[in-house]
Amino acid sequence: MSVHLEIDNVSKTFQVGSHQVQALREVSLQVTRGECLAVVGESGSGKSTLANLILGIHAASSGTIRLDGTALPDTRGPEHRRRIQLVQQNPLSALNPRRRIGASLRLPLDVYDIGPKAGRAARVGELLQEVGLPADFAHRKPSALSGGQRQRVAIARALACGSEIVVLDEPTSALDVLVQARVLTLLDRLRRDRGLTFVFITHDLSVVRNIADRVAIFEKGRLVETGPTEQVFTAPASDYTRRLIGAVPVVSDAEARLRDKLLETSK
Ligand SMILES: Nc1ncnc2c1ncn2[C@@H]1O[C@H](COP(=O)(O)OP(=O)(O)OP(=O)(O)O)[C@@H](O)[C@H]1O
Repeated sequence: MSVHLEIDNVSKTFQVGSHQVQALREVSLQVTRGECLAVVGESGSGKSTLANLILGIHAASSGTIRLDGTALPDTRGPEHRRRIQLVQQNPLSALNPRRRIGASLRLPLDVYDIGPKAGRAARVGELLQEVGLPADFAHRKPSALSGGQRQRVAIARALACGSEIVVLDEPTSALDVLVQARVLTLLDRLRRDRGLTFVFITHDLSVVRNIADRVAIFEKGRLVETGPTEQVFTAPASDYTRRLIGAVPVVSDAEARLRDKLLETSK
């Protein structure tokens, strides 16, 4: 499989008052087309900074990010923005509360001029169905949806413009455990069906185990370890990873077992 996204010796420094914060230090990482790479690390380890650089929200201080072998510019044009999309933890930040769901889903079709104009209303209905929601949800406002339903809409919106890479920043951590399992199953199916590449930021190691092909472990802005998920879990190469695996039960053991079982049976 080809390298889809390449992070090549990337550093990011923020100037805060008179001192500098090194959020990322010489990070090199490759993501293969169609794979799910989990990005894991303690709070402040640089995960969101990496996401922001991939999305073009911030520019790297040094190093290069390549998409299909071509360096991405610091200021992204519409084509690059279309190809790399974000799904955030809180779907409300992606959806305008005053806008009906149909209008929110139509927006990327209009902005990126996707498909014939006359077919766009029908496409909105299809998008809703692709994420497991009834087409008539197009008439609702975000406040008339549950948290899980809103996150499905946010996923549909990220995929509406034919994106290839989806950066998922804790996409299920605000949802309860059963809804989490369903949304994760949906994400996994969409990735496989559409050949999407995922960069999946999470604190939740049971999520990582269930959906990631590979894991990248960050500590204080450095990439300390990367490898296939099972290998990193069963034979971690660094003490930091060993401590992280031992120390981050985000959900209770009983909940995690229940979700693992649900994900297993829904595959
Ligand atoms: N805009 C900014 N200005 C100044 N410092 C920043 C900025 N964004 C991030 N940082 C700093 O960079 C470091 C990495 O932050 P980042 O948000 O990437 O970590 P994280 O791993 O995503 O943390 P969390 O899991 O808590 O979201 C932290 O020390 C943070 O304070």
